[in-house]
Amino acid sequence: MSLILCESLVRIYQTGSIEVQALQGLDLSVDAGEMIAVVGASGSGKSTLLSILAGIDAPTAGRAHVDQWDLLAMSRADRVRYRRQTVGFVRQQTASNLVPYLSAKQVIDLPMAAARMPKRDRRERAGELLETLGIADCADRRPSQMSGGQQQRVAIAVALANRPRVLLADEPTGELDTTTSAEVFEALRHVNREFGVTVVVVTHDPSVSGQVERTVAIRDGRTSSEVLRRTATAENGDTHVIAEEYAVMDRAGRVQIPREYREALAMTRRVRLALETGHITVHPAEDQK
Ligand SMILES: Nc1ncnc2c1ncn2[C@@H]1O[C@H](COP(=O)(O)OP(=O)(O)OP(=O)(O)O)[C@@H](O)[C@H]1O
Repeated sequence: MSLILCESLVRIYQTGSIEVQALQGLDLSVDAGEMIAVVGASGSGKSTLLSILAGIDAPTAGRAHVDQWDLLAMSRADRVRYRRQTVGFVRQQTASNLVPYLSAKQVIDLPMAAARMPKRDRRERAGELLETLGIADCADRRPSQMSGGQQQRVAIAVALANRPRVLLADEPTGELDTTTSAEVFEALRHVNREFGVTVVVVTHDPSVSGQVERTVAIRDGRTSSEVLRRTATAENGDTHVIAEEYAVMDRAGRVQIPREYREALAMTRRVRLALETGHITVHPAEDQK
């Protein structure tokens, strides 16, 4: 069952007389407990998608459901509840996730206090999160006394404090060096396994996207392809990862043929489809050959 479901999602930004279509009919389905990476060129709509899923921004049209919530039909009060209970958000800028004068323990406490959780439960939850994320020694330190990787792990703890079903991270390793970035990414994988929280992480980093079972690529505000990875074991016992790329089909059955394929066969306006046993073929129209 999908925990996150977006269908033909559209977001248009209007600045003066200029209209920018940041999302142009995006389709995405994520199951509960999954961890996916979202990749795409700058300006392709990744941050817009994440802001919508985080309940910070509202879509213009289409469908977007997360858990029991319809993101296009939420009241202001629903939105507050949704952001407090259903999703946690980690931003790229380490500093913007934390508060300079609060210790890790204090900042993790904030969302729980806002949700009126009893003090004892809050203390217990903070301890559990600090432990799970390997930052128990940072409990009483302020951001300036922690490394970038430690700060981002505290940010993950803050995002998870109220036990959200979904954890969203927008380039969480963007400001970090390779080693630290691997450490933060491992923390995300760990909480995904440990707490069963569904994780959606936007990244530019191919070494990050290569480590999740599913990578969704966005091009021009639309889901263009998905790469699924699985581990296969050869007869001699060696294991290796197989990555397969899939095109994404929407509810109406529309599939985009990658430009390289179209150009290779000089396909322009019309193609001939044929249903064969077990597959479909796409041929250039006779008059285009
Ligand atoms: N508040 C806004 N007002 C107007 N246009 C916007 C706004 N936010 C985003 N856009 C535009 O929408 C498009 C998608 O932007 P978005 O930030 O979602 O892309 P992105 O894939 O996250 O890019 P990056 O990797 O550079 O962060 C871009 O053309 C951007 O300029």
